[in-house]
Amino acid sequence: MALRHARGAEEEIKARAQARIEEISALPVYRGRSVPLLTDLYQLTMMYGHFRAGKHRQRVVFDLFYRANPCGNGFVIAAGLEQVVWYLYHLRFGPEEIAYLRSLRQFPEDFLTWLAEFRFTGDLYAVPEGTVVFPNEPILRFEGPLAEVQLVESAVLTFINHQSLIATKARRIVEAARSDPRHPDAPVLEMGLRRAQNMDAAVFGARAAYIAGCAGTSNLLAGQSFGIPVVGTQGHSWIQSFPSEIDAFRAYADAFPDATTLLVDTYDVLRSGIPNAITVAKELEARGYRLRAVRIDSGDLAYLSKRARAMLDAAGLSYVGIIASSDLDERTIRDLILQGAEINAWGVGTHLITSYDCPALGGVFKLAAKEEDGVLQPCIKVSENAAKVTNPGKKKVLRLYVDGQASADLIALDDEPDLNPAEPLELFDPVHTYKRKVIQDYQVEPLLVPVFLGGQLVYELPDIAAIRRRVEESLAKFSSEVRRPINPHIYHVDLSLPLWELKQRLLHQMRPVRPQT
Ligand SMILES: Nc1ncnc2c1ncn2[C@@H]1O[C@H](COP(=O)(O)OP(=O)(O)OP(=O)(O)O)[C@@H](O)[C@H]1O
Ligand SMILES: O=P(O)(O)OC[C@H]1O[C@H](OP(=O)(O)OP(=O)(O)O)[C@H](O)[C@@H]1O
Ligand SMILES: O=C(O)c1cccnc1
Repeated sequence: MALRHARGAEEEIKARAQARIEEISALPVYRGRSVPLLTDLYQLTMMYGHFRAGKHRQRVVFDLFYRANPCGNGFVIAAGLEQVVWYLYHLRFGPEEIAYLRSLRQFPEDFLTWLAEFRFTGDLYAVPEGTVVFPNEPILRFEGPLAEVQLVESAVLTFINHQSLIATKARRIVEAARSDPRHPDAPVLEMGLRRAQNMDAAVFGARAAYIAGCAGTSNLLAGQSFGIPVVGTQGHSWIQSFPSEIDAFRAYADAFPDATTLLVDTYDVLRSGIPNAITVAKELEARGYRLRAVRIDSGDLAYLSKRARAMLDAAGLSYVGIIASSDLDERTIRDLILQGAEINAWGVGTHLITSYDCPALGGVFKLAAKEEDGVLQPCIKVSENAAKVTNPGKKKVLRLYVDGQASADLIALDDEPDLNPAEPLELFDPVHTYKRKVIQDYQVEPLLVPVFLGGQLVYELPDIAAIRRRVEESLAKFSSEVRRPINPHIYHVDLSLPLWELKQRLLHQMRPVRPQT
């Protein structure tokens, strides 16, 4: 009876997960279809090599992780899993893709016939989107037939690397905006579409930015696709297209009397833009409306915003907000706040959507175990650079909390017994092993959750509001030292003793000490 109940619950989870991914696949940005050729040629040649050698079904485990935090940050916000799920769920080689591969004259027919039947049949465990993650810990863990897992490397990396990078950069900007004690709720508005490296970077970048805490986007396709609030003011061309600035302001206020923000820097912010905005605000008041804000897009934003604030206040318009834009990033925003700038909202484009000063997250996809004689055997990748030696074996990631605060993450072998938080646990730095600490009465959060099991989707993708909440909740559990934007405290990501010992053993096996010749 209990078994039947459990089966029923499992089927229900699968049905809900599938209904959700079908809904997501209908979005214009996902284009509802499979993209099997979004991969590097070498994945296909390796796949064929495995197929030819009869190794394509060999069971393997791959980890996706990154080695260094971007932008000098102390953490990364994991993002992009929804895109990974969409990709794996639809992964098929259709007639057009097979015909293209045939045209390359590198792949024989028996392989192409096999490809036509290809499906992802493996397991995927992943850290949910919006979770704070750290170097070296698996964010995604794949287990399945070698040929399948090898194929997905490139596409999965592009989704996770891009969205996690933009979410992290956007979070730095959001934290900067929230550092203003006078305007702690000042929203960041993402306006980067025109500066993004093309369409997917713009749309999925807007998604990542919203996940990280931006309040809205100017990008309508992102708004429609993901339910992100859309925001907007007007461009300089609008102002220039009228005989005078005040004509332009009046025309906009007529069109949108209850949602007007006026761009005040086309000619002269203090001599023309703000006085004209005050005139139009008074005209709106006479009609029972309120001017929402002015936007300053050039010049000394500290000086201009303070003067503009004073002029608006003197005119009895303290409710009118000031939006700043103009090549802003987290550093400029913090500096403007220090200068006492009077800014209620920040419009940020180029630096956010391109992650201008740290343009790539170096997530990698590494083999951690392979089946031999029916048993998964751990593998290691050795490197001259100690930081690049991989962690072997099928692993789990545990976040350990003491008094509700994240104290350390522990990477352990998946089959290690559960920790007993009532007993003291000694943690040690995997490189400087003399650095140790003991924790007790801690709470354990396993970070990897099942997403696909045997090729079946078992994870109901959360909506974007839930992912945004997860960012806030996840970050709130870290100390301000880990969260600070410059020289943050290095959060401990430790290895369990069995994993550490396994790593040392494999290292010595792969690099035995030989007498010098
Ligand atoms: N008070 C300030 N302190 C520090 N940085 C500022 C301040 N005011 C503006 N900035 C930043 O300085 C840079 C100014 O850029 P730039 O020299 O292109 O001038 P601009 O005023 O935007 O001119 P343009 O008319 O070409 O748009 C922008 O990145 C802006 O965010
Ligand atoms: O400065 P960013 O952070 O990249 O933010 C986006 C920029 O895009 C617009 O400028 P643009 O000159 O392209 O158009 P506009 O004439 O409408 O201002 C806008 O005015 C912002 O300055
Ligand atoms: O609505 C805006 O103000 C906007 C939109 C895109 C780029 N810059 C500004």
